[in-house]
Amino acid sequence: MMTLKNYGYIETEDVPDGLLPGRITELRREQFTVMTERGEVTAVLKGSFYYQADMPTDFPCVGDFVLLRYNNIGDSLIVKVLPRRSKFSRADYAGHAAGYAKTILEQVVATNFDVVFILTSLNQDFNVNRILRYLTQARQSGGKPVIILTKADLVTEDHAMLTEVKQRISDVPVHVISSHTRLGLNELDTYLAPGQTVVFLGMSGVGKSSLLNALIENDVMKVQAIREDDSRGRHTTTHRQLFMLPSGAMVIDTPGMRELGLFDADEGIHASFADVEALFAQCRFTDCRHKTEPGCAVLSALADGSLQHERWENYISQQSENKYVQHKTNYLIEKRAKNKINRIQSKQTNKSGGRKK
Ligand SMILES: Nc1nc2c(ncn2[C@@H]2O[C@H](COP(=O)(O)OP(=O)(O)OP(=O)(O)O)[C@@H](O)[C@H]2O)c(=O)[nH]1
Ligand SMILES: [Zn+2]
Repeated sequence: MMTLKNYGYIETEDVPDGLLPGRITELRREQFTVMTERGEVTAVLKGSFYYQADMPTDFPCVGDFVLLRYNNIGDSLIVKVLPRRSKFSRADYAGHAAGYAKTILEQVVATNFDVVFILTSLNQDFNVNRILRYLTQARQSGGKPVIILTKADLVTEDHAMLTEVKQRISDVPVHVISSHTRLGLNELDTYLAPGQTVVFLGMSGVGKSSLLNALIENDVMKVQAIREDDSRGRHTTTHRQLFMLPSGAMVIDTPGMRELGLFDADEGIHASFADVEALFAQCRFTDCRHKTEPGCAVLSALADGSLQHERWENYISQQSENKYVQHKTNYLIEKRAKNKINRIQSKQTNKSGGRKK
């Protein structure tokens, strides 16, 4: 019999009578597919989600463990989302360009994964700063990051790039693979134990679908031929999904994962740039802006080369993007809180016969 433990379920609280735990494997519009011990069921959200949820983060997404009211003739009802052990969110600019959006919502796109594969292709656009940026997000998410350098069959010499990655990122495992020749795929087995969940981070065209295919060993997703002009693959996923691999591990591949922007990455930035932030304590002034101030530890580290300019700029740009997003989010949270107070007040007013006390 199928047990939900195979899907990574860890029972952390008693399941009330009449409810069934499950894991969301797919989300299309408002329809969920949920794996349960009674098999795969379709489900919708209990109505109260729509009026009680204050933030879109309260809504379940692919990877979530939920409690269902089971229905064997129609849609089951999702009544509760269980606590998440990891998550990826993207900043949802509500259809606007980042600079013009008035509000930014945090949208959760994948949850409860154990490992984050950060993919970069060896043949083009190789960029360690981008890997660092993804690393910040991965550390923030609660998953364990692993760096995967793809398309090894297309390069004759991968040593220089591998060395650069290992030099600049010493505390994260790095693997060189080819999904086409299957080079290095066996090395990934250690991350693919039964019940483990993996997510893929990486730019369009780096070979996420190809790796997933190679791991699934059959064509679950159609990998489209590479476009000649810009050597990028076309987006091949159309809806969110959690895949079970033959090994018993799972991969979450959602469209949201592909357009991930930094979201509230404070902790991840601290973890990635602890050495940089340690300098701040050594500046003469506590409010040092590290620009022109005398006695600035950052400026002197830049001058004597102990802090690389590139790393400092990387820190600044990750910080400013994160600050921008946070600012907009705080604005939104305050606004929602006010609306809620207004709602409560108007309810009270209605109860007391329409007149304010
Ligand atoms: N030579 C070679 N080509 C690869 C390898 N992996 C992927 N490709 C090619 O790279 C292109 C893009 O691969 P995809 O797997 O679609 O990339 P993706 O990251 O899923 O792309 P998006 O769906 O746009 O996010 C395709 O033409 C693949 O055939 C590899 O190991 N070797
Ligand atoms: Zn300073």
